[in-house]
Amino acid sequence: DERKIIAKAHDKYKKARAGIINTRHGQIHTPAFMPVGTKGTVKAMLPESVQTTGADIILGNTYHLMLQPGAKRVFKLGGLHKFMNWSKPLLTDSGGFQVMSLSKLRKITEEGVIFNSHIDGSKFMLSPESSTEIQYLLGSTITMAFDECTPYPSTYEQAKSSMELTSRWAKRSRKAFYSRDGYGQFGIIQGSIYNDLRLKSALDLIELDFEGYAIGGLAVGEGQELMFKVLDYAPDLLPINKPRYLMGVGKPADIIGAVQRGIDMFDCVIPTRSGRNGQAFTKYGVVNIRNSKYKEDNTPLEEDCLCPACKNYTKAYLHYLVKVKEILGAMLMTWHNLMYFQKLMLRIREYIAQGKDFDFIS
Ligand SMILES: CNc1nc2cc3c(cc2[nH]1)N=C(N)NC3
Ligand SMILES: [Zn+2]
Repeated sequence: DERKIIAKAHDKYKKARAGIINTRHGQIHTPAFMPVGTKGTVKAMLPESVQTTGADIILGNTYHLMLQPGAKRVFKLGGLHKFMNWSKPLLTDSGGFQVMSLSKLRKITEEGVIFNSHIDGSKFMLSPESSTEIQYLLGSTITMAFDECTPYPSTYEQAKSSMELTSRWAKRSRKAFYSRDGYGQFGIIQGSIYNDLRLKSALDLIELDFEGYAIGGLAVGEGQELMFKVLDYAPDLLPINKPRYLMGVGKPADIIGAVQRGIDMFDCVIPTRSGRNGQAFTKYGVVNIRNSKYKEDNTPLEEDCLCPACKNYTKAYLHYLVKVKEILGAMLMTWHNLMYFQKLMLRIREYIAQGKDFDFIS
């Protein structure tokens, strides 16, 4: 009957939650989407423009910033907030994932990862201690533990030894963390797609009492189905009263599915990178603005969107800018996509607060 069906719907959403994380640099409304600002800038955006999209927090990368301009230099210049003129919360990834995906020639030892810079080949070492110190020098609001991001696919044995290394590194990261009011450090659980390894990883990290927990090792090519299979149980292994962060995710449908499974925080390069490549997220679906059907389309991407691209320009103009590779094209497309992702998060937060279903695929 009516009552049972509603109960069914709510049952599907019972893990979704909305909340506020209070930090030294301001509040984070969750579920939250973090625009990626890898090298101390959200590409093609002024920080004040990022702020107008509704973002409460952005992400930076230890790996890139330690190579250029260097963490000590950023510290001497007043820290990353001052350097990039962003006064709200900053989360920095710890570098392990980026070393494996970007650097040339690297060696993983118990101590840490030795690698050559992808810029000039010079030699560096990242360890739980050095990564944690770099993030302190940058002035991160939320510091990520130094983990080993287990590649996908991995055998059970590979995933087990990788997860155990991540647990030992998490302990050293936690010991190296200089805890201050309003700042926090998140542990990152690994274990690939093996539920017993995910459980062991969670138990090891819960002992270290982090301020929040990330689920690592997903969005690494496993596909949405397998990712959701892990997310059907992994968030529940983590403390219910602490933030849960799904690293590197994702498309709107991925975000919606992950929120329904109890995830609070997201980061992804999709809105910025695809914006620069001419893809606009709209309620009508993804618009590839380079398509010739837009060259005389005098309508905005979305008539009710408040971003500058939609308020002041047409698809024809955006089509032209992107085709001729004008910088303004990257700026307007990025701005629109970031606005779209923040509007999605706002609607999700509102629906959760009202106890309503939010299965809309934006
Ligand atoms: C884009 N996908 C993605 N999966 C990730 C997984 C991790 C990460 C970054 C990611 N990005 N950073 C870590 N420190 N560990 C796990
Ligand atoms: Zn717009």
